[in-house]
Amino acid sequence: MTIANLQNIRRELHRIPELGFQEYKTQAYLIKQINLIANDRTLIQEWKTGILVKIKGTNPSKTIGYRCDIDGLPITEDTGFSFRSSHEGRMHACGHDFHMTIALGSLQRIIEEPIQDDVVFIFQPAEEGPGGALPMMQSEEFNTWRPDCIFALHIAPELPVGTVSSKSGLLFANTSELFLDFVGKGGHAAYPHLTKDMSVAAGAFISQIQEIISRGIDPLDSAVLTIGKMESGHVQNAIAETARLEGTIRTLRPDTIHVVKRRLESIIRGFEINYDCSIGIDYGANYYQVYNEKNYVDLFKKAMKDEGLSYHEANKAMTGEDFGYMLKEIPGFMFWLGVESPFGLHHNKLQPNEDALTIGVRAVTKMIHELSSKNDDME
Ligand SMILES: CC(=O)N[C@@H](CCC[C@H](N)C(=O)O)C(=O)O
Repeated sequence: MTIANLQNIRRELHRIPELGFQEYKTQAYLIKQINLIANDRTLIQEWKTGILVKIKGTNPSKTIGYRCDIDGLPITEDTGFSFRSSHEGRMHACGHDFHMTIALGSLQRIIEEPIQDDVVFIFQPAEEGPGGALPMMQSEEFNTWRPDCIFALHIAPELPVGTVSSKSGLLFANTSELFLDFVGKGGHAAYPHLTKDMSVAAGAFISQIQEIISRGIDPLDSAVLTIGKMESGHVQNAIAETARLEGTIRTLRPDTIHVVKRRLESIIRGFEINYDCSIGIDYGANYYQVYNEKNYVDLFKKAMKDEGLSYHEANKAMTGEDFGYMLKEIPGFMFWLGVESPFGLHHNKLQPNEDALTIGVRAVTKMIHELSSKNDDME
């Protein structure tokens, strides 16, 4: 795949972002591209809106897995790109268009120059939610070609093009989505005493729950509680009967997420009494931490140096990734790829530099070669 092709593919994918498990156009597009480069050593399986592609090795003793995510976000794009999203209210604001393009480019390289071991490329749906990794891993399709080791990348807007970054141990946090539905009693804005105002309750609730982090969590541990969306009421002169808060919980330790949830639930009980309302809670999708195996990160560091790329030691981050579920069972690692954007992940102006596409293909292909030439047992 030439550089121009990579750029075209990225732009075509950028135009059609779809939410988790609705990636129908994306899947069809990927299958079309995969069929263009497939040969008689290439096998393809579909799983829901995802795809698994296996390239048979010349003398395999193991299967190397490479995973990318394929879904977009419910964000309205504001980049002004000529190739901006054609799907209203949807955007590839987390770089999954880059992730897919780099996977396709690397897939082509491995098809053209087969290696000793089998390689499985995993195009996984629903990373942003509700989580595709866990159900995909439980599928027959995945287990037929279950990899012995696995890795993945994520774009990093704050890093320059030409750099990659990772660390051994914890890279990404444990996460849980959070959806809260407040139900009180509406009425005329001039008669608040006859109502149960859910705008007031939800506003107070947002302030109160911040104390869970500052007073409920060991300062040497770390947790985040973010409410990213708040909705209540219908009109300026009526009391809001309902309110909905949507957010996310992030913790460094797997157990701490349960501490946050228990404290949230006790605050909810108090609010139900104080505000004479009911509050429904739904934790949505929960992701396990991304924990990198040291041996794989060490090998990656060396491989990237040999490839002439600049390696930065990463800090752990409170981002989440359902790839953590794959790493929980299969040894491997995840790394950041520098794409130098003035706007960050999940921003409606995210502008990753397309020069990073070829860097990504080089990094992934080099690592696959490196894994194939290593001992079968890296533990
Ligand atoms: C890399 C990244 O940005 N991942 C997402 C994962 C979303 C998890 C889930 N929807 C949640 O919000 O808890 C992230 O927001 O970190």
